[in-house]
Amino acid sequence: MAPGAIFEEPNVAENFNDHRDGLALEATSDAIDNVNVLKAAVKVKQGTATQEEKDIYAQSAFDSEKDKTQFRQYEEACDRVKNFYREQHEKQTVAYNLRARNHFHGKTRAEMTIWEAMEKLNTLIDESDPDTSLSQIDHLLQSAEAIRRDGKPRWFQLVGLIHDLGKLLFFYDAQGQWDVVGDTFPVGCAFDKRIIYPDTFKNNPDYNDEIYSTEHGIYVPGCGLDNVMLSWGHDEYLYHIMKDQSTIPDEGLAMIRYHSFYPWHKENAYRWMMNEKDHKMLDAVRAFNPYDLYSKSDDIPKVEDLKEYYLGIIDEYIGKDKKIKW
Ligand SMILES: O[C@H]1[C@H](O)[C@@H](O)[C@H](O)[C@@H](O)[C@H]1O
Ligand SMILES: [Fe+2]
Ligand SMILES: [Fe+2]
Repeated sequence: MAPGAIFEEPNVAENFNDHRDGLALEATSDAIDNVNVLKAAVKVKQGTATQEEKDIYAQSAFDSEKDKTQFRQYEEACDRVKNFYREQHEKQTVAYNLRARNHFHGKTRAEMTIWEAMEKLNTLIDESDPDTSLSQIDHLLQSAEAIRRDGKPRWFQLVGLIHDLGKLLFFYDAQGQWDVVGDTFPVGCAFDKRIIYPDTFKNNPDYNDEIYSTEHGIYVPGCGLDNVMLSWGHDEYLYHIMKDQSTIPDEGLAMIRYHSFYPWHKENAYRWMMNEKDHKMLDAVRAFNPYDLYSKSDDIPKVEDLKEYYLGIIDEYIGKDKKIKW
């Protein structure tokens, strides 16, 4: 989908075109009036679109509500988290990433609806996360509910609901949790100091590689994040699936693909990679982040009370009964 397409109103535009064609044939004053009404309608719709844009980027309720210093305290984190990142930082190499992508494109792992996937994922407890030991369905609903409370668009709520579903990988091709969860970072160029636990890359075979250890490595400045290999895991996996099997707008797809890329969206690292599109997408990813992170201390949602509502949203952009090819 073209960037910005979410804000277009195809039905209004189509009606307008029908009328314009009619007008060319008849050119009655009635037709002219109708066209003017339609033109006004198009304007109002565009006004609504701008409002939607404001809604996406307006501050979240969390901005004043939460003590943010309580989250992502990696220095104080338990050994489970530290060991997780040591392993991940040693094993995410260019060679592994090429293999993982090949694998991914080579087959379908399962066929399930979105809701079935949420239920399946529920047994996974994320070893990389210092902030929650809740099940994944609780985390997904907490994120979606926070987005909904703030009155954000329905596709944004959907992104909250599904953003971590890529962790399903754990039950299929994964070698452990290290290639599924945790923050992400580019491979193929030097590991930035702003990645958490930056010293744990020393035993990664790419760390001393002649090319991969240089600042830009295999990339050129301005190449755009779409052309960068981010460490393989749940973001990248779900992005590819939703890009092909949903109508989620580009901003939503970027939220899915980059939500774990904290070195970029939080620490401002790797800015040299960005192209014009990435600047727009960065705003969207940043708008999403508080809902992912700070909803972790909210009340635990009641799954059964919320199911109907979210099935309605899933249906709009994906299909509630559609068996997704995972
Ligand atoms: O531990 C968390 C968790 O795995 C999240 O799903 C991921 O998006 C975050 O980046 C990571 O810090
Ligand atoms: Fe995540
Ligand atoms: Fe999350």
